Amino acid sequence: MTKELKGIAASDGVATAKAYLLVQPDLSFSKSTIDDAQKEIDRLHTALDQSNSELETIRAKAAESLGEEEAQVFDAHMMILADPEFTGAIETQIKDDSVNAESALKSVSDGFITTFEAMTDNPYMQERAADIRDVSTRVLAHLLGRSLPNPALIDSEVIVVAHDLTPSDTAQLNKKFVKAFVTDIGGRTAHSAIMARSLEIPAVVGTDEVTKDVTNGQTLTVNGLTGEVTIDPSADQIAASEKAAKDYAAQKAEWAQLKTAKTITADGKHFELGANIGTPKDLDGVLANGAEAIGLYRTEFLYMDSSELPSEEDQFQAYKQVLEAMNPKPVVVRTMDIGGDKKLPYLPLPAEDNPFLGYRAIRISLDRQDIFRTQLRALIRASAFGNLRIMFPMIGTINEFKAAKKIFLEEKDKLVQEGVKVSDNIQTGMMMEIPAAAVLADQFAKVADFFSIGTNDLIQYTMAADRGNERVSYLYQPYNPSILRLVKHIIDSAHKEGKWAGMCGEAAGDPIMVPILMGMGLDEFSMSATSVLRVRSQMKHLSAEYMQTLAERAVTESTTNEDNEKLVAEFTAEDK
Ligand SMILES: C=C(OP(=O)(O)O)C(=O)O
Ligand SMILES: [Mg+2]
Repeated sequence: MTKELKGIAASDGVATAKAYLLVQPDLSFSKSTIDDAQKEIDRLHTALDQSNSELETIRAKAAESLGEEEAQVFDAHMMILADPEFTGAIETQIKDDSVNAESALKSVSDGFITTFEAMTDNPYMQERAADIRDVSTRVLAHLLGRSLPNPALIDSEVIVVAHDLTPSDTAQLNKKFVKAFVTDIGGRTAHSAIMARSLEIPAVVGTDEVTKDVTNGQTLTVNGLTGEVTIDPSADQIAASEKAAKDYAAQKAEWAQLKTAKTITADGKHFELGANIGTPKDLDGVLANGAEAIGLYRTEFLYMDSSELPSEEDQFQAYKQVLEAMNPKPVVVRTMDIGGDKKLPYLPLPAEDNPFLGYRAIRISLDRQDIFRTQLRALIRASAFGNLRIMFPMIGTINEFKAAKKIFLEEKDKLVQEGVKVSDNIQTGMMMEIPAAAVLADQFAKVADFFSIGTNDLIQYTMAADRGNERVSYLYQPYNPSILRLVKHIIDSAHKEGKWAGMCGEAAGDPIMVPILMGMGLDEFSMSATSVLRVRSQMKHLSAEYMQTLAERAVTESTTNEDNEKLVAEFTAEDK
């Protein structure tokens, strides 16, 4: 029966396809005493064999669609299945304790996991703990006759349906087959949504219940522009969805004509439109969409894609590739922002009640200077190959900025002493995403070379509303005058000191925010590469001078987010 759901529009585009549920099955079981140990051992071996052949298939598919490097994780899993220390311990426990295979498997793997996780100074062994957890879940599923979903096995066009997707789940989605995704939870600025936009996969998040309503193979239509999802659509609804997809494609083709144009407003003012990237692989999208800069390179994905801390050389190669491809256009590289929803398996951090308010980003870098200095050296060496700007994330105090800058200068001096060629024109700036820093922007503007406003975090911290929690998404208000006053103060403070201010949070590409930011004189707008041409087209039709009046009224007269939505509609209605 047809059912309609409404979620948060998280990535533009429209799709119709069959649902693929990426949901963990129920793997609960009870411990039981058995008489026939050999029978349990045989069951165990059948499950081990089934797991092995499944892993062989997954490995082959992953190598084909995602590359050899991504596929290698499955080799480690197959090695565990073949390790007599692991399988032998399970057999012994079945025999000695007369227990069923499920409980012997669980107790043996828990034992290994606890031992390996305790080796806090050995990241390699800690990672093995994660592998054992994965493998034992797979074997357990086979023992219980359940099947685990696996994104690598998708080989026909589908719409992925999940409770939530982590950034690493999203990275595994193969754009060729995954036409869209829909989740129960999440927000527009969660990192999986940001990645969906750079992969150009339409997405609707925060539907609350999609995993309960949909079964595998049911047809879905997904509209990532409006947040609408239809389960089992009628023929008319499918036709309407196909028309919406066609209209969107036509709209994109029109925007594409602006690819080589500069971003000039109706009254002749130029704004710089940059793109946000997560890895050098995103460069294709940046170039295809005619971005004038990279306003945010989120380097934490380099750490997340690796199975250990990336070496100085590996980082150098990645940064050099991006700088060379963009040269002479500027590239703002942000130092590692791990924490919050971005985790590293080989750098286990203690569980925190409030990870977004916890040990993350510059707080880790200043504490783990070994990691920070390696990254800075790689960046400074790469500076000889393009127009590098370094940015520190999550700066809350002047002392944090000064400490980070001091370490940067020390590493730069060392490299110069070593005779390494480096640029002598590297700007060092900061993310403006913590309200305490935004309020003191006038003071920060004396020490930082530039600001880039991170609205994704600035809004969540100012409104006290988790950016990934759909239940409080009504409070996630980019146009609330409180946010706009902070944004204006940041821009004005930068300008007073002769510095520039950009924005790399998702609001920079928001069609309602763009006119206000133009009026405030924001210098650089950085967004998902796929939004660049839409914003260039929008700016072409607006007068920057007229938008100054809009911006002024938005911070002085309006009292709510909705007031400002109306105000923007008024000011942009006549293409002023
Ligand atoms: C751009 C930002 O950084 P991230 O989304 O990576 O937290 C932000 O907070 O706005
Ligand atoms: Mg942030």
